[in-house]
Amino acid sequence: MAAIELESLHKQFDDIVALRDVDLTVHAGEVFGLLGPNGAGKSTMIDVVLDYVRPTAGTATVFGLDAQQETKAVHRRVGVLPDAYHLDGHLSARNHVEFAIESMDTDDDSDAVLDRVGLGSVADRAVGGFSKGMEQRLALALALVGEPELLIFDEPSTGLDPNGARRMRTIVREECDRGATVFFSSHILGQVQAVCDRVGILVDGTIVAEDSIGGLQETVGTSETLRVTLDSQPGETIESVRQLPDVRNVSVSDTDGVVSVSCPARQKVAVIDTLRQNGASVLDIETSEVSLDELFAAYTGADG
Ligand SMILES: Nc1ncnc2c1ncn2[C@@H]1O[C@H](COP(=O)(O)OP(=O)(O)OP(=O)(O)O)[C@@H](O)[C@H]1O
Repeated sequence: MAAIELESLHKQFDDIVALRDVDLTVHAGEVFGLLGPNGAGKSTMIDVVLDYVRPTAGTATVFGLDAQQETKAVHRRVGVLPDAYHLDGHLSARNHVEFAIESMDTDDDSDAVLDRVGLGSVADRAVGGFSKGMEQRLALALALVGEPELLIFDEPSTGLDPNGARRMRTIVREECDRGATVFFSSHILGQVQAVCDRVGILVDGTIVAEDSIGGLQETVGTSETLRVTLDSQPGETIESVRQLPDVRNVSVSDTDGVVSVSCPARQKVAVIDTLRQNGASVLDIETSEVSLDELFAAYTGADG
């Protein structure tokens, strides 16, 4: 059974369409990353799944439970790290975790939960003095209480330093290893690339791609980034390279004349031949796999 199933999900706020007939399946046991630019509809999608927002049309189910009709049962099975949350500034981190343990009626150890998110040493401090990253770690801890079957994280890396982001990735993988499904939204492509089994790309309320990272790369066809070092600046030939079919993200370094191009392997020779047209010699060629950054740019129409 799917962990999350969205069918023809549509959400309109007055004249703004936040979700357009979205169909999406998140399989039980996978780590699914939802990527999209600001305003794409990511938070709205999560809010509908949790019934914080009612859809205009369509359905959302969680483990077969209707998100709108069986909300309490859904919430019992889900741990949420929301986009915005309220912490009580007078209470300590431990108080928050203990309250979550109590209200979920579980026997988690608050010290272990706080250690896991890196807040063990500040467990008894009032959270009113916490930094944004410390608050985010505490919100993550609260989502983890009770070993939920499904974890939904809205932009989980917000405010985290590199160590916090690494810890987050580790926790996501550990949760998946114990059998949980993890669904999270992010702008941080590296974060998604590092931990996700599958990715959905949401643009302007529409899922434009839903696949593994490898599958997306194949679909886009930009399987490689080519870096060509010339003995002189490319001049007008760069425009000719830009005109080649399936070639994207063409850029030239001002300092060393290195030309970067994303293109399918079959276009490599055409790119190099074009760069040689004005008599430039090629000193070096490097290739690397397309990054999710480039993939994202290709899907969202951004100019790389
Ligand atoms: N309560 C609301 N009332 C009116 N419009 C809203 C409301 N909530 C969201 N929207 C609009 O719906 C669209 C999608 O917003 P949403 O917050 O879901 O995007 P997002 O992908 O989460 O963006 P971000 O990455 O910036 O958080 C935006 O145009 C937003 O302005």
